[in-house]
Amino acid sequence: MAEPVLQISNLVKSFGALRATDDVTLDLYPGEIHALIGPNGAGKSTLIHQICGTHAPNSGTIRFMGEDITQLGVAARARKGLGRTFQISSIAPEFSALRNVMLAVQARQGSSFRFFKPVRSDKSLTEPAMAALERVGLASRATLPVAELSHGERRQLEIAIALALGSRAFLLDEPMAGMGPEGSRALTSFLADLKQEAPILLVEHDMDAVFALADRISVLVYGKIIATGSVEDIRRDPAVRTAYLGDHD
Ligand SMILES: Nc1ncnc2c1ncn2[C@@H]1O[C@H](COP(=O)(O)OP(=O)(O)OP(=O)(O)O)[C@@H](O)[C@H]1O
Repeated sequence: MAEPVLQISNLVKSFGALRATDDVTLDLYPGEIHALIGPNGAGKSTLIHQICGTHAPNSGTIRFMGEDITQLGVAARARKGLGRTFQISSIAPEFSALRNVMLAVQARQGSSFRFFKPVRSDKSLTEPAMAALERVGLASRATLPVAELSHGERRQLEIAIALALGSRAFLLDEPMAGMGPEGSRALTSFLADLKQEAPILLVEHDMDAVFALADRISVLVYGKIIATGSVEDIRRDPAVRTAYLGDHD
């Protein structure tokens, strides 16, 4: 079996007396979508924060492509290709979609030696940026200011940015939130395709999307993983049905 791209072992994060992450062990293999589900307050966001480096765990390790990254900061992890998307704040709404992706390409290349070149005319930036926009189906919208893009298109743009940054794994935090049925359907089919590019750890409340997309599901309740398995395993698991799934089936 291939090595996991992301390997989380015995992670603990406490806020005062509350163990928001309680000895979590979880991995992500090449080519898969691993969905993380659980009730409100279960600790999903806290876990994602620790993986991308915005929260430091109290104990446990996070390995990415074989390397222990537990002590690395957010930027160092991003440079290694651990891509958190759907942080709308990382997009500059006054810039065009293309310009936003070009900035990501530039960040990946390291910008210091480009100071004298106008960004817009630099083919080494425009070509990979357009390729990423094409990959997510946004090429025809490239020159529009981001403020004019729809909600769904902004999410596509974020994935284009993550691709341009060279992400080797995606952390997607509720990508379906606020999307209409058509947008969710389009994003579902896109993510099914994207996982071949880089595996996806998906936090999502939309159970239709999770059941349609996930290769494996882990269920988090009160900071603990109570089950990990295929869609069918999870649907059938009595503890999961009691703790969480009861009304989703
Ligand atoms: N910075 C913090 N300080 C103190 N407690 C926190 C902090 N962040 C989260 N918590 C607590 O940790 C627990 C887990 O919260 P978290 O946001 O990770 O859950 P979640 O599964 O992402 O919830 P949701 O599905 O509602 O987004 C909750 O009880 C929450 O109140």
